Amino acid sequence: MDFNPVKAYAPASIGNVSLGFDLLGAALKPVDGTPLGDEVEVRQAKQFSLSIKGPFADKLPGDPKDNIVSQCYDYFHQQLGEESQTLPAAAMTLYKNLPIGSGLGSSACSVVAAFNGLNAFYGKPFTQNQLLLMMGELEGRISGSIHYDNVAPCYLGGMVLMAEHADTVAVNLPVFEHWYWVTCYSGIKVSTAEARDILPKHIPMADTLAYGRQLAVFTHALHSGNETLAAAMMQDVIAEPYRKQLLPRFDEARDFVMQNSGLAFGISGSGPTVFAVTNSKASAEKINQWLTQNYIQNEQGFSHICQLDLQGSTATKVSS
Ligand SMILES: Nc1ncnc2c1ncn2[C@@H]1O[C@H](COP(=O)(O)OP(=O)(O)OP(=O)(O)O)[C@@H](O)[C@H]1O
Ligand SMILES: N[C@@H](CCO)C(=O)O
Repeated sequence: MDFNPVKAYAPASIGNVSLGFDLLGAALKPVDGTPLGDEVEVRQAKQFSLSIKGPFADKLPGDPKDNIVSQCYDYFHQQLGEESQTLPAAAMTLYKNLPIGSGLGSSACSVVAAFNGLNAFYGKPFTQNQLLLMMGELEGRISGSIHYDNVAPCYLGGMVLMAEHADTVAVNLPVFEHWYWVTCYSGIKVSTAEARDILPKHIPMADTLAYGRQLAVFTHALHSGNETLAAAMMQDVIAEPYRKQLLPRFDEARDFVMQNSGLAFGISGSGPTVFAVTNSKASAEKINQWLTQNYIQNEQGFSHICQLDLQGSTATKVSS
């Protein structure tokens, strides 16, 4: 039996979105149409192989076995159990378009594109929820703990709240589609595992109460369409106070954003990428220009005016 080749795309995402440490994430799409995400191609083959291409291919481990995409392939077949014996192997190609350790959910992009591509290639043996659990497991192997706030929005699209309940790993929230999310990667690398290590193991009572209030009120504000209330809740009391010391010019960037019609400003995932939210195109352009000139530190950095990617990961058949 022949299996059609498939190409999957998975978009960059903002983990935490400031107010929802490990529990909230959002998928991104630059307004100028630039693809900001990884792609994985899956083709029938006699035996498994992985080739790695794209601008950030040379920043990944030299041996493809150490690439998270190879581990996704092994895990996918393990989860298939005996059925795996009846299926052909696959040759996979990863197009690594996102920088590593950027805070844009780079490893999550590879994981989501790999699983979504494999599932489409093999005729969808797994449900959306089963795939999400598998994605969380593999993302956890890299970052040191299972958290879904990159893989879930990357796979499902839009703004996603983690439920982590039985057959509901994550739920989509309503969004303000007219919001702009200016997203700037400074070009330096911050390891997610290290950025988690610097956080305290216990959170003071006052911050715990603030975290719960903000997440609940933000969710209510999205459902009731109250933009001002939603934006007012976008404060990070858990990670930003500890992580911002890793990010040169962070406070200066926040001041500029908030003085130029910004609704919110924060760290994307574990950084160094930052994001600014605004509902004005003119403000988005001004902020984008400032961040490009002042927050980027080397030639690897970039800044994009984005909106939310409501589609999430796609998998389409390609010609053989
Ligand atoms: N396909 C892959 N994409 C990204 N990282 C990979 C991949 N395969 C293996 N790795 C390794 O996984 C680790 C990823 O580290 P880390 O979690 O800090 O980065 P990240 O996922 O890019 O972070 P972020 O979520 O902040 O974008 C690196 O050591 C990297 O070499
Ligand atoms: N929620 C995770 C996202 C990592 O990209 C963290 O902040 O550590």
